[in-house]
Amino acid sequence: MDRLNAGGLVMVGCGFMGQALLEGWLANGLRPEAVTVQDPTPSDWLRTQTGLRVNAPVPATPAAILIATKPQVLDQVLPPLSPLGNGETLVMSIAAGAPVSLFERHFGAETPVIRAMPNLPASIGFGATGIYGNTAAEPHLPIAETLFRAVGTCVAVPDEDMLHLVTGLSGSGPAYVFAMVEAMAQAASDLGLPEELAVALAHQTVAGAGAMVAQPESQAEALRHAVTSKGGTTAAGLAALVPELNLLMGETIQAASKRSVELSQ
Ligand SMILES: NC(=O)C1=CN([C@@H]2O[C@H](COP(=O)(O)OP(=O)(O)OC[C@H]3O[C@@H](n4cnc5c(N)ncnc54)[C@H](O)[C@@H]3O)[C@@H](O)[C@H]2O)C=CC1
Ligand SMILES: O=C(O)[C@@H]1CCC=N1
Repeated sequence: MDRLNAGGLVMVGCGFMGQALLEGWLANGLRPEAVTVQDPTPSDWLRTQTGLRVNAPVPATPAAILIATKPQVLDQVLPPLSPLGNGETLVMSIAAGAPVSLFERHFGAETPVIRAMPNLPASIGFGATGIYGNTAAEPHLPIAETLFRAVGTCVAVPDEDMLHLVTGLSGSGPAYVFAMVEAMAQAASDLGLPEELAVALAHQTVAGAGAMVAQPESQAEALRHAVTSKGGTTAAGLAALVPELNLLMGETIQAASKRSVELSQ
């Protein structure tokens, strides 16, 4: 964080994902005074933070800028920021689909650009982020890795197009799991369990399973076997679930990745 603390970080957009990242970085040594946040509708969280420079003038050559607005507003957001494309400032973006070439067009071809796809569990230090940078960004990769590893894991993908799949898998993935929690609770409630109990048990089941998956060296397949008795209840449940789930998960990740491709055009 030393480089950012010295040179400053500009965050453009600070909603759900921006806040998740910023909270984690502040907890990991980023000084609030080093952060300038630009957001026309600052959240309550943002307005009540001390030290952060909210909607203050943007420094001329910050160490880095993070674009965390929706991709649909980039056409409005980027033009006023183009003076920051001086080759010294690292430009990072988490906007789904938005390609590195878009930022090179606005900030200049020599500008170091890193496109990242984090996910919401970064807010509790359990994020999963994929990153890809242009050639100019190579010396800056350690900064991006430090930032995203401060809030979870971070992998560099060898090909920018792979970020569409990263988006479909881990970027959007937490929502699939939340939808599964809802579906599990709803199904048990429909079958006769009191709703409150169904919700509590579904939440704790997915939290417990997630915590087991998070253990070092864990393997989902081995964990699944540990729950599944031969001829037992889990085997019966999985026989109903897995064929459809495999099919649906293929369609799900494909649909989300396809949307990321559409957003890139
Ligand atoms: N929410 C998630 O789980 C993830 C989101 N992302 C990406 O993060 C970006 C932000 O998503 P969310 O945080 O979910 O959206 P959000 O709507 O919660 O946050 C966007 C923020 O941008 C601000 N904003 C709007 N116009 C602006 C402007 N002209 N200048 C500066 N700020 C402006 C809004 O006031 C808002 O606070 C998106 O591009 C999304 O693709 C990436 C990974 C996961
Ligand atoms: O739904 C979206 O477009 C963003 C990108 C990944 C998660 N949320």
